Amino acid sequence: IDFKTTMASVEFPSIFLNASGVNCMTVAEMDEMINAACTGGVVTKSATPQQREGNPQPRYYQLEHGSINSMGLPNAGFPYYLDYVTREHAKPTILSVAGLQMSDNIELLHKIQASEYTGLTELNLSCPNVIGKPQVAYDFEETDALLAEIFSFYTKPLGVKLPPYFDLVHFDQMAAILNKYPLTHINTVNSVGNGLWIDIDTEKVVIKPKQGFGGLGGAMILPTALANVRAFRQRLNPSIKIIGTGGVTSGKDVFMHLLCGADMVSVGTALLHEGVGIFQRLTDELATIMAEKGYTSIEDFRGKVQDF
Ligand SMILES: O=C(O)c1[nH]c(=O)[nH]c(=O)c1Cl
Repeated sequence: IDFKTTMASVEFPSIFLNASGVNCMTVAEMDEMINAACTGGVVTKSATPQQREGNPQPRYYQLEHGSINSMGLPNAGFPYYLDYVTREHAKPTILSVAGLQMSDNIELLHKIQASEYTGLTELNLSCPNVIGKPQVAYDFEETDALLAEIFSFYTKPLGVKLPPYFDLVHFDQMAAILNKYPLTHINTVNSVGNGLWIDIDTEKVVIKPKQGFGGLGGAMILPTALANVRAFRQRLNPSIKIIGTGGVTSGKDVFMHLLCGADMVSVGTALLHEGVGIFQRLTDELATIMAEKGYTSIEDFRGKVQDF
């Protein structure tokens, strides 16, 4: 069974992608993603205008059922990633961008609009906002104003990366904003913000930045990821596709994301842990589940999760 899919008239040979941030910092890592079996392409690390070292280490820690990180947007800088995605590749690319302030986002999108790049771009709305205000995606007015300005000039395929929401009214409010704009997709969820873990031997937090506060990923966030995929699928215009991200470690998890309505599925924590071989495993496990259930295509069950 081939799991190819089309988003914004770009054909992806598989539904599987890396979660931005994992296996996508360097040309070597991005090439490895593209050359790996059963991948649909590669999503770049979120690019900022200039190269960044990121936060002091340790800034990532593997937990029993997931991960915690406060990387601090380490990346090679926007020109590096724009150059990479503008070159020919065997599979599609998604260029992820993250400004450190509103004007950065506008500036980066003007540069992409003016560039040769015709592929997909993904605006990371979990980027920090002005000090004292929540991240952009948790500031609804800011998000609306930002998208309004972007779509006053941007005509290329654009999606947004969203943090998780935890209140049904927030799903309503955010979906109402997103439905106003010609987005190709949303990618949900980013890490579950500001978790904390402690090493009881040392009685210290496990990551150095932000007094140990960091974004959570991996198996423990799967229920949150599934809820966000389903909630937005129920509320968004069908023209806005969904990349389901969060908590995927097996074919069963992929199957659940697809039942909730995901069009593509990306893998972060488990990819970091297992390497790019995970995509063949997820493909085989999903194919086995489908065969057991008599499904011959993802369309037989995508978005068809049933209420109890
Ligand atoms: O600290 C990071 O680099 C980071 N870490 C995340 O878990 N999500 C993000 O969007 C980013 Cl930008």
